This record gives sequence, structure tokens and C-alpha cells, in this order.
Amino acid sequence: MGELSVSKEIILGALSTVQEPDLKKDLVNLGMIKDVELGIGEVRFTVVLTTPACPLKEKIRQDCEEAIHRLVHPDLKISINMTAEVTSLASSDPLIPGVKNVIAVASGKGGVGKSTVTANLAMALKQSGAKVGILDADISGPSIPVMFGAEELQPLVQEVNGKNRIQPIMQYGIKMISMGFLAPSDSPVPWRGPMMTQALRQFFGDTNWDELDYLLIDLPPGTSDIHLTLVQLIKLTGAVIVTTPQKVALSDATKGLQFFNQAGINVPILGLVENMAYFTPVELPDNKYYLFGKDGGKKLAEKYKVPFLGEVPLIQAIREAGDEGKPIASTEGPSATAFATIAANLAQQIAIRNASTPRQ
Ligand SMILES: Nc1ncnc2c1ncn2[C@@H]1O[C@H](COP(=O)(O)OP(=O)(O)OP(=O)(O)O)[C@@H](O)[C@H]1O
Repeated sequence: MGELSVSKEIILGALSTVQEPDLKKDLVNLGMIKDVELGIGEVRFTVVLTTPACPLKEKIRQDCEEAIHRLVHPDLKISINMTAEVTSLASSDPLIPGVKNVIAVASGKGGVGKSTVTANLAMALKQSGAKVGILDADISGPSIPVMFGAEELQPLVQEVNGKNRIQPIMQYGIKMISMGFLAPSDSPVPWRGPMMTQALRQFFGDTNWDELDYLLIDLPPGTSDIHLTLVQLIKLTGAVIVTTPQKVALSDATKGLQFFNQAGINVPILGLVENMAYFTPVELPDNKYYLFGKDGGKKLAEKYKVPFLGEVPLIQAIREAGDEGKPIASTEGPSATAFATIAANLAQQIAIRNASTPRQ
């Protein structure tokens, strides 16, 4: 390598030509470059991404290397430490000060796999390195405890700073609380509106969530009192709608979209997930059978101009994993990959949303 005179300013100058592809601003201006250090013929620095699940991680790394090699010196050795700090909408919500993003997972129709998608998205986000929690508010059928093998567990109440706090259950590194922990599934007592509201309030305000990057809320199907209470109680980062490609499911999903979009509620739709997009039998893994029609979710997303986060196949192993209390995203294989892709797309949409909304 020839005579080389490099300063931190020169490096930052080169990196200020690299754009964050989603946020459409340069990395230096976004404050994403940290700890630039120079050695002989070498530069080291840290790139702080907006989520550990960033699908553009490799592209950003390559763009940094390319800019420095092109603008500073082609032989400079570059060591980049890729880290992440999840962004948030407001500086903090007084009810849950340590929680950065609250995401509602909703569906129009029941049984479309909303809880399965919630459980596996949480798992995939956790595996990317994020701190994740689930609040199961689906009183019509609280399935999160079953899907995480936690149906026999009971959250403890502990005194913290003189106040009683519910300790969430921790399974697979995910903190969770569920209506199912309060009311046994065979309980004959129906939940009344005020009880649900009270429970939801406690799940936020009296639960020791500590610090979380993403708190996913598994909502009951349709739209209910719980939906209204939720949007009044907490500033949501946004909502995810789960649907199958079937006509009735799509028409109900539209109602879900409209609920969050309506004036006075104004919760942004972070995206749509198409579950049971096609059936793949175990013995013919390359065959796809479009039992409920093709691309229904994708087309609905296009029609309402909301992001399409991805599709999940109808696979026996997904159901079995749910029943066994071990979400499929915690294993390896095509289903886990599908959920990892959807989780990365969701994390990306959250980062875009947070960057486009002024902090309060
Ligand atoms: N992609 C899939 N492949 C196979 N089985 C699935 C898939 N998605 C969901 N299931 C199964 O379908 C059933 C319903 O799923 P789930 O409980 O997640 O739906 P839901 O929309 O949350 O229902 P609810 O109406 O109770 O809110 C479960 O037995 C689940 O294991």
C-alpha cells in the first residue's frame, strides 16, 4: 500500500456517501457510525443498525466497504462491527417506560393462525438478538401459553419498590403474560368488558416488563372492547394483520385494516401476513397446493397500500410444534426461514415508521 494519510474525518466523509436504503439518509447523519479507530493501513468502526433483524445488514456492510475502498484507498483493511439499537416512537410511555415498541397482532376472522404467527414472530425476533415480550390478550382462546409449553405455569407477584408487580413468565427467552394465566381455559365464568379492561391495564402497568425492544399483543379475532381499550391505553407503534388467502378471511381482514385506520384511532398498519398461503405435504416438499386461493393476502396488501410482510405455508409441523409448546421458529427449516423473513420485514417497517415520526 502506498503512502496513506487517513483521518477520521476522511473516513466519515466516505461513509456519509452511504445511504440507509430504507431511511433514505446517510449513515453518518443518522448517527449510525460509532467508534471510528485508525491503525496502520487499517480502519475499524461500528455500524449501529435500527434493529438486529435488519434484512439489509449485509448490503449496508458492503456499501461501507465499497465507499471507503473507492473514496479513501482500495487497499485499506476494514473491520466493521455491526450492532443494533432498536428505535422507538415516543421516548417512553409512562405505563411501560422500558418498552420501545408495542405491536398489535390482529385478524378479522378467527382461526387464521394469528397466535401461531405472533408466537413465531416473537421467536424469530428473539433469535435475531432482540428483547421480546408477548401480551396474550386473546380472551376468546388464549393459546400463547400452550404454544410455549407454559400452560402449567403461573406468573408470580413480587414487591418491587413497595409496589406489587406481576413477573412475566419467561419461555425461550421471551417474556409473556396471558389472559390464560388468570382464567383457566375450562372456567365457566365469562369475561365481562370491565374485567377485560382491568386485566389489560394490569398487564401493562403492573407487569415487570423491564426493557423490551418489541412487545407483541395477540388480540382476539375481529374487533372488540379489547381493541378499543388497547388503542386508548397505549401508543402503539402499529398493527400487523394476519389473514389466509380465503375470501371470507380477506373480507374480515379488511374490517381489521379499517378499524386501525379509522379517524380517532389512526394506528398505522405495519403490514399484512398471509398464513396458510399454500399447503406443502411432508413427502412432497417442493409441491405447493393453493387450497384457499393464490396471493389473496398479497393482493389485499396492494389494494390498501400496506406492506406485505410475507407468507407462511400450511404445514403439519407448524401445527404440531404449536401443540407441543415449541414454536417452529425455534428450530431450523423452511418454516423457520419463512418466519425469520417476516420478522425481518416487520422490524424494518417498525424502523421506517419510527424514523418518519417525530419523537414526542
Ligand atoms: N401455517 C400453519 N400450518 C399449519 N397449522 C397452522 C398454521 N397456522 C396455524 N395453524 C394451526 O391452526 C390452528 C389455529 O391457529 P391459531 O390458534 O394460531 O389461530 P388464531 O387465529 O390465533 O385463532 P383464534 O381464533 O383463537 O384467535 C392451530 O391449531 C394452529 O396450530
